[in-house]
Formats: sequence, C-alpha cells, structure tokens
Amino acid sequence: MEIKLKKTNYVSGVIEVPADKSVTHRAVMLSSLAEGNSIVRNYLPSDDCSRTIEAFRQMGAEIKIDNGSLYIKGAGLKLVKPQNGKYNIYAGNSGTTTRLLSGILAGQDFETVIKGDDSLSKRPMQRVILPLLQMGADIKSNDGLLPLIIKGKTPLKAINYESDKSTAQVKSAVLFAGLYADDATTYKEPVKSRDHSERMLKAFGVDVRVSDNFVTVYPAERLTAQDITVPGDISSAAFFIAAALIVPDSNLTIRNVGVNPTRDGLIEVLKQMGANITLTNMREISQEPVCDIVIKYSKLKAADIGASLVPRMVDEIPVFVLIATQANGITRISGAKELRVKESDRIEAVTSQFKKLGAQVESLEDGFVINGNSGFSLAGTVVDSFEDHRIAMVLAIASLIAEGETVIRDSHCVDISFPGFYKVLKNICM
Ligand SMILES: O=C(O)C1=C[C@@H](OP(=O)(O)O)[C@@H](O)[C@H](O)C1
Ligand SMILES: C=C(OP(=O)(O)O)C(=O)O
Repeated sequence: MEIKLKKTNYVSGVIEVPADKSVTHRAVMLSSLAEGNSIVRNYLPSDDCSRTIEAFRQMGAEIKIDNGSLYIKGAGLKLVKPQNGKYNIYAGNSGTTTRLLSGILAGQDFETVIKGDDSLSKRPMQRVILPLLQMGADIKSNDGLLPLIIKGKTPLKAINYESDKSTAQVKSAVLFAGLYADDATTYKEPVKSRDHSERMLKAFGVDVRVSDNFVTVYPAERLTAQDITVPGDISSAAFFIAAALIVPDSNLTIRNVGVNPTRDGLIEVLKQMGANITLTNMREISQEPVCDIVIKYSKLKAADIGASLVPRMVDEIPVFVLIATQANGITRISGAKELRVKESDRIEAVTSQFKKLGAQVESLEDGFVINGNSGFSLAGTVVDSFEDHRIAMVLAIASLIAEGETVIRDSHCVDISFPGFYKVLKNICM
C-alpha cells in the first residue's frame, strides 16, 4: 500500500496518541505471569503488542479485550506446559516481544521456538542469548539470529551482568529471568535505558533495587495481579511534536503523554534548541509520569547529540533528524549505531530517503551530520518506508513541509506501533 500526502498550511488541535508500546508489552507479560486478575487499561492495540498478547494466550494466560482494556487472568510464574512437546511462537516484527519473552522462557520447564518476519529475522539476538546462557538456559539460534529455540531451566543461576550497550530489551530479559534465579541478579549498563520493567516489577510485588545504571532483582515466588493504566507513547507523540515545531504558525496540544525521565531526551534537546514546548498537568499514573504537551512553531538552532543522550531518545532519532533539517546550523548525532539494527537500518533509511526529498543529511557509521536551514522546504517525491513504521511516520511528517506531493511506499506498517496514525495526521493539518 502507498499513501500520497501534501504540504500543509499549519498544524493545529488537541490530540491524544495511542498507548505506550513498551509499557503495554510489559503489562501483558507481567499480568500473564501474575496470580489473579489484572486489568490493563488503555492498552496499545498495535501489531507488535498483539504478538505479545497471542504468545501469552498460547502459554495459558486468559486475555479478554473489552472496550479498550485487557482483562488478564494470569497463569502464574510457571506458564502452562505445551501439550505437544513445545510451543511455536510467532513474534512478527517485534524485537521487544522476542527479547523480553526470551528472559521469561529461560525460566520455564518447557521448550519454545520463536520465529519472526523477515525484518526481525535479521536482528541480532546474541545480546540476549549470552546472559541467558550464563544463567543456565539452553538456547539455540541460527548463528545469533531467529529462530530461537529456548529450553528453560529451574532454578536459573543468578548473575552479575555488565552490558556493553544500553538496551532495555536485554536488561528486561535478564531481570525477568532473575525472577526464576537462585539468588539476586544484578545488571549494569553504560547509560540507563528505559526503566518501565523496573517500575512495573515493583508494582507487581517484586524486590527490585535501582541505583543509577545498576539494577538488582530478587527471585520471586509470585507476582500479584495489578490494575494498570498505560499512558500515551512519547515515541508516537514525537511525530506530532515535530510537525508542530517545523510547520510555521502551528500550535498543538498532545494530551496524556508518558514522560518517563528515561524517555524524555527528545524534549530536553529540543528545548536546548529553542523549541517552544510546555509540559503541563504533570501527574503520575501507574508508576509513570504523565503530562500534556503544548508545542508551538519555533525557530530552532542546531544541536550536538552523543552517546549519553541516545538511549533516552533512541526511537525518536529519525524524526529528530527531520527537525534538524529545519534548525539553523549543523547538527551532529553520534553514538547511535543501534539504529542500524532496528526494523530497518534507520541510519541508511533516513539518509537515503531524506536526500531524495532534498535535505542535506550525511550518514556516519554511528549517526548523522545534518546541515539545517530554518524554513527550508523539501520537495515531494516517491519515498520508501522499508516497511519500518518509524520511517513511514517520519516521511509522512516530512511531507507536511515538502512542496508538491510525497508518495510513501509500504505506508501501512504504521500499524506496528500507531494504528490510526494517518487519521490523526489528517485531523491536525489545516
Ligand atoms: O524495551 C523496549 O520496550 C524497547 C527498547 C528499545 O530497544 P533496545 O532495547 O534494543 O534499545 C526501543 O528501541 C524499542 O522500541 C522498545
Ligand atoms: C525498535 C522498535 O521496536 P522493537 O525493537 O520492539 O521491534 C521500535 O518500535 O522502534
């Protein structure tokens, strides 16, 4: 499927974005492992989250969907054993499903095979295999790629793991495996990655201790069912924050956005660049800080982004590059090599497609150099999403400042994280 989009005069309105993908995955997983009935309100009904829901249904959790909420009767920490020797789980396009689930499967008394789509089948899994092998699980892979064959063990061996990358997926896998370990498991990472797992494990009654970029989790006997409300996803809001900032005369409010301090790097750097962004109505919902965000068109100046900020805005970097094309001066982004192993090689995808639109963007091995110019308009043409949801969405936002028509190929993939994206976009374009 392709979509054709045109330049807009300005962006305006009051909107909400769908629920946080990271929080939804974790809420489904921990509710499925809990004893009793949990509710996950305002969950994200996207393709990736559906893969997690289906996986846990297969393994014995009862999950009902009613009026935007999930009603989950947990199967307990030990999931239901398969009737035919092993489970076959399809993780689709979802890295989070695959890697977090691996940690849980490491502690089960059965075998599971995880497969995924073409994109997921190219993404590195060694990062999660390595610590789980150390903990005693039996894991086979296709040379570090899917399919993964995971034979769990109980108890697992507690480890002290020091990761060379900041990745919440690996951290969460180790923490979840730690629930099944014989002692306290500690995980250390270079820069603190998103901490939704730590917050939610505590809510489910697990002893988790956090100090800077160290986390220790203690083995659990049971998890206690919870009533969770999922905030809006800042990674989805980022596309509309960008739209309001770069289209002249825009004024947009996005309600109910999660602004966890491990996820708010984009807002921090945009403020440094001179963005007129106000966070109002700050509150806490289910252990996560949430607010409304008001964004007005702003003349921006260039910025430098390095490895210490990247984990706090990793999924927002493609849309940040677009914003940087509209900021006066040269913006440099480094320490973002992880973007090469997402749903597409996002460094390559962003550079090649933005160049087609006339932007001055060069790729680095681990980032970008962007020569920005305030008010610089792009030129619409045919561009590719490479079936990567974040690339499709950033190209759609770019079309708002591109002369003529922008045609985005494989535009449907937005459903992976943001069902209804094009409808929200249409509603705010004046
Ligand atoms: O834990 C999570 O929910 C996620 C962690 C990040 O990946 P990494 O852990 O690979 O950095 C992020 O890119 C992904 O969209 C979701
Ligand atoms: C990288 C992403 O997700 P995942 O790793 O779960 O596929 C993303 O949503 O941008």
